[in-house]
Order: sequence, then structure tokens, then C-alpha cells
Amino acid sequence: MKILVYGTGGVGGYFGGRLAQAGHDVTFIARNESLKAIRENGLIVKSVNGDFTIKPAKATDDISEIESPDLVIFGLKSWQIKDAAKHLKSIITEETMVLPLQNGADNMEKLQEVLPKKNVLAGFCRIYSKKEAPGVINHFQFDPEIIFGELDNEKSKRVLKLKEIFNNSGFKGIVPDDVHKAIWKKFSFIATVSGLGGLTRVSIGKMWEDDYLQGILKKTGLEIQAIAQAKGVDFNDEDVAQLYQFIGNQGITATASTQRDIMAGRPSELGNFNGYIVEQGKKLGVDTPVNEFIYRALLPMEKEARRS
Ligand SMILES: NC(=O)C1=CN([C@@H]2O[C@H](COP(=O)(O)OP(=O)(O)OC[C@H]3O[C@@H](n4cnc5c(N)ncnc54)[C@H](OP(=O)(O)O)[C@@H]3O)[C@@H](O)[C@H]2O)C=CC1
Ligand SMILES: CC(C)(CO)C(=O)C(=O)O
Repeated sequence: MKILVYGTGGVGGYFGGRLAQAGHDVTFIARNESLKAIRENGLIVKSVNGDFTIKPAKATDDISEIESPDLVIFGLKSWQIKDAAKHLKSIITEETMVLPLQNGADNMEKLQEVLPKKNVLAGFCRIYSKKEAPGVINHFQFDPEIIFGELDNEKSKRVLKLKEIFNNSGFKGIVPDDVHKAIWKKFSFIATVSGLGGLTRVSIGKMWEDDYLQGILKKTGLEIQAIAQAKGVDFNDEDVAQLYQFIGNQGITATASTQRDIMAGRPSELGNFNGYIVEQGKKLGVDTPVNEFIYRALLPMEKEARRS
């Protein structure tokens, strides 16, 4: 399968690397120092499941060099995928599948603003990984998974084929019965812990063991549930109970990637998480005061990060 990975960081570098290792024809879009390093040394993946290097790795920053792919995997941040889809439009054919792996609840909607609906799959991933250095990816925790499906949850031939390819490439491919519910379950976790984590600057475990902060985490989650339900997603009280349990089970050192971006003063997915909840609340007539406080408190810093 011809696969294009746009964004060769923690997520794109890991999953793209595993697909290349399994023998697929993978092209990586990378830039600057990362592109240079991948061209010189290959793509180096350090992984708790076994290190490997893809050398030579096909890497470029010029889409005119790229043949039309069967599958595009986005490894960028959520706020970048709409522009990236515009950038790729000329090489996307009727058959190309486009799979977003970003955290966030509306990635497939953003892609459909630019690409025909039939190209777009819904999805996300579970992994703990990061770009350690240019051309070097470090997967440091968790057995990685890609969870995905058709927008209408049909168990189509292409989705089942992709699942098989993923399962034969050293990570799990999961096609749930309701991919939208699965997306919201992950989103509710990441949006709940990332913003407050960025504000308090302590780990998820430390927030949870503080009664007051645990209460704020719970209120954030309840507002997210209200938005999900207003959008017609089956996010019920049992899902909320599982969310609390999941947050409570995070280790005392655990942080999310967006929390780390906020703390480091890098552009973050704040707008795609708490900001999205606030925006949807206004649109749907649902009050979201806790998400709004977190969002507004962090927004000046976010603007600063984007200026530099
Ligand atoms: N990391 C994790 O453990 C997890 C992350 N996620 C989600 O996955 C998504 C990606 O996150 P993550 O992989 O951590 O992010 P990274 O920052 O590690 O990776 C993003 C990559 O995209 C590259 N990039 C950005 N703009 C361009 C461009 N114009 N051209 C080429 N390359 C570009 C960056 O390059 P450069 O390095 O040069 O800036 C970077 O390597 C996010 O939505 C995140 O929330 C989900 C689950 C787990
Ligand atoms: C918490 C985690 C690692 C789970 O996959 C994640 O999604 C992130 O850090 O962005």
C-alpha cells in the first residue's frame, strides 16, 4: 500500500515507521532539521516494543515529488490539518483514504470542509511517543493502537483491509461499532486533563489526589458530556464514570502532550480542546463555565506562543 504520512513527529513517525518496517511504501512529509536528519540517517524509532531504523526512508517537503497515495495519515496537530488537506488536494484521488490521528472531536469535520466526504475516515490513536531529536522518535509507553472507521460506521471493505494491515504492522488496528463515541471518549479525557494540567502545572495524578482539583476535573468532564449529548453522541453516565476512573488511574507522573506543550510555551491544542467545547456550547446553547475559565485563562499565553 502507498502511504503518505504528513507530519513525522511522535505519532506520524511511529505509526509511519511501523508501516514502512512491515514493507509498505511509506513517504514521510517532514521539514527543516527533521527532514535533513531523516535523509542522512534514516528514521530512527526507539520503542519499548523494540527499536528500529527505516533507512533509507522516503522523506520530502515537496508534494510535487509524491505519487497519489492509497492512504494519508496525518501526524500533525489538530489546528494544522485543514490547511494540510488543502495542500494535498491535488494528489488525492477518489480512492485515497485520509485518516486523522489527532486528538480532538472535529478532525474529520475539518477535513470534510476541504476534501470529498468519501475520502475521509474518522480516527484517533493511543500511544505515548515524542520526537526526541530531529529524525528520532521515542515511543516510551503503551501498546500503540489506531482506532478508526467509516464516518457512518459501516464495516466497509477498505476499513477491514486497513485494520488487517495495521494488525500486521506491529500495532493494533481497532474498528469500533461507534467510532464517534470512541472519539468522544478519548477526547473527554484529553480535553479534561490537558487544559487544567496546563494551568496547574502538575501531573494528572497530582490533580486527581487534590479534592478541589478533582472536582474541577469532574465538572469539566460533565460539560464535555453535555456537549457530546447535544451533538447526538451517545456519551452516557457510564462513559462519564469510566472517564473518572481512567483519570484516577493515571500515574502520579503522567501528563498529556498538550499539557506539556502549554507548559513549555509551545503552540498547543487548547483551542481544539477547551476552546472547541466553549465554541460548541455557545452554538448549542449549553453552558460551559469551567471549560471557559480554563480556556480564557490560558488563551493569552497561547497567543504569545503563536507570536513567537
Ligand atoms: N504524542 C503522543 O503521545 C500522542 C499525540 N496524539 C495527538 O497526535 C497529534 C500529533 O501529535 P504529536 O505527534 O505528539 O506531535 P509532534 O509535534 O511530535 O509531531 C508533529 C509533527 O508535524 C510536523 N510538522 C508540523 N508542520 C509541518 C509542516 N508544515 N510540514 C511538515 N511537517 C510539519 C512537526 O515538525 P517539526 O518537528 O519540524 O516541528 C512535527 O514533527 C496531536 O493531535 C496529538 O494530540 C495522540 C495520542 C498520543
Ligand atoms: C495521553 C495520551 C498519551 C494518550 O494517548 C495522549 O493522547 C496525548 O498525550 O496526547
